[in-house]
Amino acid sequence: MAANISLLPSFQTKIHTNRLRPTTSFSSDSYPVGQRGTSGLSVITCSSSNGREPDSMNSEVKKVEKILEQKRRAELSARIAAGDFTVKQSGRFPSQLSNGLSKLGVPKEILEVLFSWVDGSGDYPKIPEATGSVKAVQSEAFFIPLYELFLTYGGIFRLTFGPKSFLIVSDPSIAKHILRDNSKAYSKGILAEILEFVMGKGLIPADGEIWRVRRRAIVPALHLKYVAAMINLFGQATDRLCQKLDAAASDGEDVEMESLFSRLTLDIIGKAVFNYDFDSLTNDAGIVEAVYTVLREAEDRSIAPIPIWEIPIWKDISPKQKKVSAALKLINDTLDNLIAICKRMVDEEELQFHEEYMNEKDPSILHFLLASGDDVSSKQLRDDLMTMLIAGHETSAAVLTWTFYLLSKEPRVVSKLQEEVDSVLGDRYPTIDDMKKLKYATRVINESLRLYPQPPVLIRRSIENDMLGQYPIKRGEDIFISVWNLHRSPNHWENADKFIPERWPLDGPNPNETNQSFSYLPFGGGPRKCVGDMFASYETVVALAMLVRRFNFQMAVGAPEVKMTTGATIHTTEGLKMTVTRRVKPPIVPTLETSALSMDSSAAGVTENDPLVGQTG
Ligand code: HEM
Repeated sequence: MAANISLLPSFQTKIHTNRLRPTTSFSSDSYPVGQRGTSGLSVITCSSSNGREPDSMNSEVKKVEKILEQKRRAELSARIAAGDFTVKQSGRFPSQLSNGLSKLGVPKEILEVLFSWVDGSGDYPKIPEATGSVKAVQSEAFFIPLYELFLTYGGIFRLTFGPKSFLIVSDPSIAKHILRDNSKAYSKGILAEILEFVMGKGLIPADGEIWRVRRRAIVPALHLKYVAAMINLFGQATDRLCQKLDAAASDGEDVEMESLFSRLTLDIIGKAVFNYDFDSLTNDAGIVEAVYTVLREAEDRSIAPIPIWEIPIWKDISPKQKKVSAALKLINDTLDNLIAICKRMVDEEELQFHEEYMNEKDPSILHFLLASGDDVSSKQLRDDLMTMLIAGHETSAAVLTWTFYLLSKEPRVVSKLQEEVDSVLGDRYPTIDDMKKLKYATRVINESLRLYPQPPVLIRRSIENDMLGQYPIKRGEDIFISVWNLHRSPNHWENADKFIPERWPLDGPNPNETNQSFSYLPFGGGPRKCVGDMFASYETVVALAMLVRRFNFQMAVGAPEVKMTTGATIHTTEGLKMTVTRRVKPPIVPTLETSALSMDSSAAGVTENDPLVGQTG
């Protein structure tokens, strides 16, 4: 493992959990400077100055930092433009020599062994290559310099740092080849190695037969009836967040939304996957802290130059590793306990299992798996649950964070969105039928996922020799498919950097990798496409709709500039600090249509006494 990751300081997935870091509990020295959130667990900041007065010393330091960053960026651009990263294409000498020896009668097998050390591309063109020092791209979110390199070197190039190299893919047809057409020739490579300690052989890192069996067991659990039931859960969880925001609006406190979204989606995924209420919007300790300890460890391991945790005695003497082990134990015990409770429920149930089976009391994925008679070891089941917990948590939180950031700059889009939400939902909880009607809200999420794909790169390793476009590659190549580059490529998008939900027609199909020919892959593609795509789309639409219905959001005065940092998903460096105000809706003139709307509400099980009714005004 060490060999694979030791040269990857800025080129690995880092699972970033800084916004939820309890400030009192963790040592600061394990986090890279400039990548830390400042909020800790105090997510609603409440300072005597309302958090609005920027500290003047701080702002001077930030100005200097900004100038230095611009300088670094300009230097990197100049070096790329000047061909500083370009490696001269090697000549065809090895292939000429091989041909010559072959003509002299040297057997093919011997030539293959002799020339296996040289680029096996023979007479094929050679993949463009960029080389340089890690330092040149280390200072910022790594997918940013990759974008500039893509503009210079094209849809596939090799990036070499010392003895380590990666293929960077930004070409839709090559992405399609790797993810879909020849997916069998690729594994999860580095990703599986980093995540092993937390996800084991769960669905994201697993490859081969284990993956095939587990995918076949898990996909059916996310059937339409289950997703429809989850919409209620999304509504209730978002309502808890609304109550928090309501209090902040009353008190005139600014809120750090990235942290709140992380908690919202943790609460949702816990209930959805194994019927466990983390209640992280009100509770920081115990299991919630353990989850974040483990996530942060995955992040730290991904950037560590030496895998010291592999030294056997280390985990017994390092306080940090002891803490990680304790957190993992707590999570595993909790999961084992939940599995046992669920098994008992299933045993007591009069079970009639069918395709859309769902237990009304416990509609979780775990319950479905056990009821289906899934023949699986407890360890594998735990790995799968843990995988879904992580996969479905950080991603959705990041989508909401960047959506609200984008909206803060586009009041026009917000007004259109609020108009739609008012007319479709009124004051009721969303239902599955509303998902088709909230078309503009869906387009806002589609466009947010284009600009901020979560994760920004997909990682693969070739396990066979293959052809990528016109280039042959050998087995063992580490590959980054840059979804960021695909989604912002000037070859495919007009005004690629602009947030324009209207680019997706309301009456058109929901954009996905197939109808966008792999230029747009918010949920990946091919056999390893996200299993939670529909779940996540509805979850983010429900949260977005319910939040903009009740509140207006603006960047807080004096809030730190929103900058990106690399994680498994894209995080902000210092949180998303916003001012929330209750929305004053225009008065509704009673018409026939309005009464139809309130009939709708009662049909959806919402009465006038329901906490949601009348709260938007
Ligand atoms: C907006 C939220 C989400 C986004 C953007 C997202 C994105 C993705 C992407 C891009 C992949 C493909 C990774 C690859 O090919 O390497 C993936 C895989 C996966 N996602 Fe999601 N995801 C989201 C939410 C969820 C949720 C809610 C769940 C669970 C309920 C989930 C479970 C998974 C699993 C298990 C895989 C691995 C599938 C496999 O390898 O067979 N995701 N996700």
